[in-house]
Amino acid sequence: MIKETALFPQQVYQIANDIRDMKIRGAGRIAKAAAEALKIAAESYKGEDLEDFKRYIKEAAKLLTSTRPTAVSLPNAVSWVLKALNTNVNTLQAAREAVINQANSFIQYADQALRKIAEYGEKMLRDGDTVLTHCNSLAAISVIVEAHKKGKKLHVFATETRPMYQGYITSEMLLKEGVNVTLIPESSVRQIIRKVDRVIVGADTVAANGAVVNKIGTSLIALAAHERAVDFFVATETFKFSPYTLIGDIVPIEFRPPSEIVGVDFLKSHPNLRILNPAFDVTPPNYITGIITELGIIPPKAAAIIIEEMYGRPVISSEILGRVEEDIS
Ligand SMILES: O=C(COP(=O)(O)O)[C@H](O)[C@H](O)COP(=O)(O)O
Repeated sequence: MIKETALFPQQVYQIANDIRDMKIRGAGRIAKAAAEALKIAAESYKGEDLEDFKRYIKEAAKLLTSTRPTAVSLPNAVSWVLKALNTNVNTLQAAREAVINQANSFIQYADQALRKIAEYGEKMLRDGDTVLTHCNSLAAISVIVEAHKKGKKLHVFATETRPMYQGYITSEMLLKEGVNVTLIPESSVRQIIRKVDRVIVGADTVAANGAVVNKIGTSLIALAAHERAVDFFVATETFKFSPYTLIGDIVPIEFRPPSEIVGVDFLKSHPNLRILNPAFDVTPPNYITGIITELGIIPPKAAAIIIEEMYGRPVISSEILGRVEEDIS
């Protein structure tokens, strides 16, 4: 549990806890929730001092970015909103309005980006294609659903995505739209890939070298696709591109609790058993056919150009990010 103080309204702590506990999950949804939380914080500020307000919003930013380390959409969304404090705001009221407007503009941008990704991405899917997807990515799903709406007959293999089974959510979402879905364990991918025409997944972070960080298991799927020359697409908003990797940061991989893998009783009865539960992995750029963004479909090697154009240098310091390398020993 994140320690609650009287500083922020309860809703802000609730959002932070929900991100940490994966009740709000998926890089795009996490980013929008963080922007929403900053907006709520700004609206509820009770003080009367501009500098104090700025400190308060930065504290809220710190709280939110501390919840999950891997998806760069979270600090990018927070940076987007914090830009409000870098503009010429001279009064508390102006600063409050600027934060609220920036948060709204991020949420609006995120919604529009998903629509654009669907539009560009559906062109990569052909009538009759069998598509494989992993985890639960709104960006990847938006592409599949758009192609389906355009009348293309698709069959989708959705991986279960252990240990948290996000593949069930994906299956439900696709079935609701009338798409044919088969749920498979991800361990069967090398067996199934011979039936697959296209792989499409989402991203938590795209690094400057075009490598993509996504749900654990993605890189094994990419390897299997590469082996059989199956096209492997990543659908992602550009706010999942990491400006930090442009200046040499490596993407921190989140390790989640052992209890997501085995029951507490099993853990108790085998105290010497060590369990590792990495939540994400890295797919190298040479396994990726194209990255479908709201700006168009780019080769992975063009990631650095997008980052430079969109962000320049990072806006918030690694101190606010609170980024700490995970101990995997
Ligand atoms: O890896 C995950 C979710 O991991 P988790 O469930 O651990 O958050 C998704 O593939 C990306 O976040 C992209 O999702 P979207 O396209 O919806 O942003």
